[in-house]
Amino acid sequence: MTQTIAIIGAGMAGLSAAHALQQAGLPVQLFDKSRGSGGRISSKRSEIGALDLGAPGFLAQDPAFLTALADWASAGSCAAWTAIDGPQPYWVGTPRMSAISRALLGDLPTTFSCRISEVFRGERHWQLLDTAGASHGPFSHVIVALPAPQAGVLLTAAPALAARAASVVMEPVWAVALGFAEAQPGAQHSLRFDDEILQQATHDSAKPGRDNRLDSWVLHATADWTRQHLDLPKEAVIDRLAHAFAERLGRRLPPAQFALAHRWLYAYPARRTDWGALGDQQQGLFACGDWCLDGTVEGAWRSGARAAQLLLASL
Ligand SMILES: Cc1cc2nc3c(=O)[nH]c(=O)nc-3n(C[C@H](O)[C@H](O)[C@H](O)COP(=O)(O)OP(=O)(O)OC[C@H]3O[C@@H](n4cnc5c(N)ncnc54)[C@H](O)[C@@H]3O)c2cc1C
Ligand SMILES: NC(=O)C1=CN([C@@H]2O[C@H](COP(=O)(O)OP(=O)(O)OC[C@H]3O[C@@H](n4cnc5c(N)ncnc54)[C@H](OP(=O)(O)O)[C@@H]3O)[C@@H](O)[C@H]2O)CC=C1
Repeated sequence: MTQTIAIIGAGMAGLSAAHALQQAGLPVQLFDKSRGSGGRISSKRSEIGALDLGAPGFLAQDPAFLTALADWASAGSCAAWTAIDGPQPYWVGTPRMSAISRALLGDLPTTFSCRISEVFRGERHWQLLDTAGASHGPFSHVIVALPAPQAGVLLTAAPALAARAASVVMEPVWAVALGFAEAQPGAQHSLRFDDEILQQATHDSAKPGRDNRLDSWVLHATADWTRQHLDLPKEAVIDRLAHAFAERLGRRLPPAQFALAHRWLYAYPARRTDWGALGDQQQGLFACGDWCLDGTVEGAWRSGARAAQLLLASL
């Protein structure tokens, strides 16, 4: 019998799986360690407005994902950022990236601020334990939708799945948000660099639907530089990236009125895979996430949908 299905992680992959299972009429319960949904497409609330410190936007080509995007766009939760040139539209959440996750979340039952530390199977059902010592369950199935290194430790009941997750290397990225009193003249809205320190700079406050108090930019360091500076104090990271940004623009920047740094230990997988999602169908334990495909927002959504498909096929 199918009881409630536990989904650990309310990022794009977990939400996509939850949505697909709910559509199929199955009860789900999501858990996430943070205060809201989105994971790497969440947005940081700050005194100058919401800031997209993770994925600044994304491309889409999968027909099913494009259909979902069209629905979210008609509900006002995302839009193509038309100021960005390219052969395909560049999608962003509106009025912030996390709005896409909110659109997917809908009324799905979710327990936030709950970090799951153990997933174990009794005679017939699954139970979860969280870091506060509370137990959750029983569940008929569990989907683990976390970055690979965090997923691995929750997959020990299925050693083959745990080994796959453990084989994935995920790259770290330092992100820095800067807020200026005035717009930076002449800078394009999205800049990519072939550089040792800076990977990209995005004009966050210029995205559609933003209402930030300052002209804000989000800078992403390269994975190599981040790895070498993982424990640098945040103030020093801000200084180094702001300085690199000014150098790449070829001019002195006015003093930032606002700055914050955020470290992503697991920003994206070093290599793409074609796993789709992983499943131990007999036990009812599944894993999904961007690392099961190409390390993108679209890949995470497709991986979650694939995990739901594997689970449904096992019933
Ligand atoms: C700096 C940066 C730049 C990026 N740029 C792009 C880009 O340009 N284009 C693109 O397509 N993609 C980009 N990405 C990648 C994209 O954001 C991810 O591929 C996608 O969002 C991953 O979704 P996910 O659901 O697999 O994982 P996540 O979003 O990481 O979701 C996992 C969720 O699990 C929760 N969690 C973790 N551990 C636990 C636990 N023990 N218990 C409960 N909850 C837990 C987390 O809070 C999180 O909400 C970027 C990412 C970063 C960080
Ligand atoms: N992969 C990594 O290396 C890594 C992942 N992390 C996960 O990434 C996100 C973001 O982390 P953060 O520390 O910014 O989490 P928050 O809890 O601050 O924000 C997440 C969403 O929660 C909502 N939110 C924000 N502030 C509040 C609040 N005061 N009260 C209620 N809700 C809040 C907000 O969602 P909405 O915009 O309202 O929809 C945020 O988007 C997170 O999943 C981490 O677990 C972190 C570090 C490294």
